[in-house]
Amino acid sequence: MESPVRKYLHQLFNDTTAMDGGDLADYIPELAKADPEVFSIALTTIDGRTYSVGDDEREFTIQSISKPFAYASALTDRGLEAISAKVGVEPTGEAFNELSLEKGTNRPKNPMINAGAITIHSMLAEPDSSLEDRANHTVEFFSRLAGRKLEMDESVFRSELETADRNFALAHMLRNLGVFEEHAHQVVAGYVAQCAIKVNVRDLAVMGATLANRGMHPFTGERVASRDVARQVLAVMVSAGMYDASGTWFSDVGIPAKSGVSGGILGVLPGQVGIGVFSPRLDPKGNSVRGVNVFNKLSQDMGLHLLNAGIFGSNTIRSVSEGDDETVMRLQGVIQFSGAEAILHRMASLECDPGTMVFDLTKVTRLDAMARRMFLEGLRRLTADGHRVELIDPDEVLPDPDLGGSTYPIRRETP
Ligand SMILES: NC(=O)CC[C@H](N)C(=O)O
Repeated sequence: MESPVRKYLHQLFNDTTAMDGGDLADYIPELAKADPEVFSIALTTIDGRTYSVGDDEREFTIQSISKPFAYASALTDRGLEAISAKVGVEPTGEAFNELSLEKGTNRPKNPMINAGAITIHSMLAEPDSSLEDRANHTVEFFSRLAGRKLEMDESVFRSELETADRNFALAHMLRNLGVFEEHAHQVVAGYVAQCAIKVNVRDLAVMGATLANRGMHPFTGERVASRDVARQVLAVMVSAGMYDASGTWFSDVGIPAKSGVSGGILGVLPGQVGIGVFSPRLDPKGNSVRGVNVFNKLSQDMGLHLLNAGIFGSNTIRSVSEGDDETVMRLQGVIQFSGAEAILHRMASLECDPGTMVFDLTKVTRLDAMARRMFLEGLRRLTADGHRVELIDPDEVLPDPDLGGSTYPIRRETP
């Protein structure tokens, strides 16, 4: 059977291929030599399955899509506090190569613009690292995210370095303002090397899936970044990943994303998928024309907008049967705050003479920490009111249900 996902991606690919608007980036001479027709799409689930179409083995330089991953690396090595002291998390509404600094502190406004990314690069690896150390550290971290050994494109690196006047200017200003102390040329050279790491569209999807999977690699199983780091990176992708088009992007597409001037776009849908698209012709904001179209369509057709949140409230109660001897409440699904609130509300409405109250968790997938606290509090109150509380929990989604004072609900085997 042809996978419906692959079939859908083929359809999307065919519908988008006709779009030939936009221009190649030419401020880096080597990028102007790219084949404008190349086009590829890849999607990796957090279970580690990749679907791809088009020229999915074709490598291109990662460019600005390196920024969220370098941010993840710096956060991992130095911690959020040290990084936040140097680089903020506010969108700029300005182009990626502006010197957008926060008034008062002089912090670059976020790590997705060049000023922020150059500063982040200065904080990679150990303090006082050499240019080579920082560059190697970056390739190594990106390779762990991709699950394969990545390399740098020497000719794009040299081509950009020769024409990197604007990035040198930014770095000198940043150093002059005391944002970092490292040698400005060395930091820019390292940053340009970071941007010249080669990936294909499948790598992007896999790297994205690692962030979607809260930092755990979907096939190597390695924890590459912590949950907190993955969340922080995605938060900044939401507010600043698509430069000055970030607001429109989030309202239309609703997928945390990052684009680069070589024509790639990375998208990450937390808990679901990583997506990579590559097509080199860019719109005036510097985002791939076909890439933007693919993401718009994917979001609409597959309902991937982050704010298409599921309903987490009363549907956590599957059924309630009130008998003469006992009341059974069957719960289901993933229970979070609003689901637990609905359960407590229903418990309160069951006020009756002390009797047996059975809670069947057989169909519950997970209770998060808040829901667990609330649910246990509800059970504690029922017990205090003189009810006999029983729990059916074959998969132990509620381990150690201590109601305080070493009181536990009575375990009942699955009926
Ligand atoms: N938007 C981008 O992809 C920019 C990256 C590029 N290396 C630069 O600094 O100009």
